[in-house]
Amino acid sequence: MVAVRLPTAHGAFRAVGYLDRRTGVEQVALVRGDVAGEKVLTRIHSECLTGDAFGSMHCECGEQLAAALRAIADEGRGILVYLQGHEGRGIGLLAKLRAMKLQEDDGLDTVEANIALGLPVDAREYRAAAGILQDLGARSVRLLSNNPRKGEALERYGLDVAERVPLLVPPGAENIRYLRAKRERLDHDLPHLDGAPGPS
Ligand SMILES: Nc1nc2c(ncn2[C@@H]2O[C@H](COP(=O)(O)OP(=O)(O)OP(=O)(O)O)[C@@H](O)[C@H]2O)c(=O)[nH]1
Repeated sequence: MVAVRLPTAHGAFRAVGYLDRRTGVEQVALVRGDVAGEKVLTRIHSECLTGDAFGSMHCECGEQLAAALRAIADEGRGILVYLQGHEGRGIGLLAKLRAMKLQEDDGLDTVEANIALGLPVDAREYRAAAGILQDLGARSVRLLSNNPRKGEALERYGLDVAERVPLLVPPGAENIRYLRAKRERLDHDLPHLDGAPGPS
């Protein structure tokens, strides 16, 4: 474990790095304030190179990352765990690009594209995230997520999810199909899509 002050566009965080000896994957958490305790505002963010680093509008990952850091900064206390190995909901970067191509060229949705590639729709697991939160002393979390299954997955590793806090990004022409597929096929709680314009 290594911890260092990290100044960001959202103010300074403590970056805490870990090596997951089970998987060999390096992980990092950004921490603001005293997080030992209850109901810590927490984002478990799945790696998305295209959205987080390149600002891709296919998905809303990059905007969620910024919004989560803003929310934690505003609260003055919280944790963002950035999960490497989660790229493409766990299928990896190249497979995700293939899946995006099937959506772009053939009109498949994000679920159909993974299935067409013979890959799981969602292969992510959250053991590392739960371990990091426990190491940081968070006894229960308010989870920034629209995905009900994420909280359930964390609870399976013994973490108390006190509440799920919506992390809604306004839909746009480029991400509306992805967002609708998440709502309709993956049960994400996205009430703000009601009446949103754009292709169905
Ligand atoms: N397979 C696949 N993965 C994608 C696609 N677009 C984004 N992703 C990945 O999806 C992951 C994020 O998962 P989402 O289903 O968007 O959201 P979530 O993390 O389950 O839910 P939230 O907590 O509400 O953000 C990231 O790892 C992205 O790399 C896509 O078209 N296909």
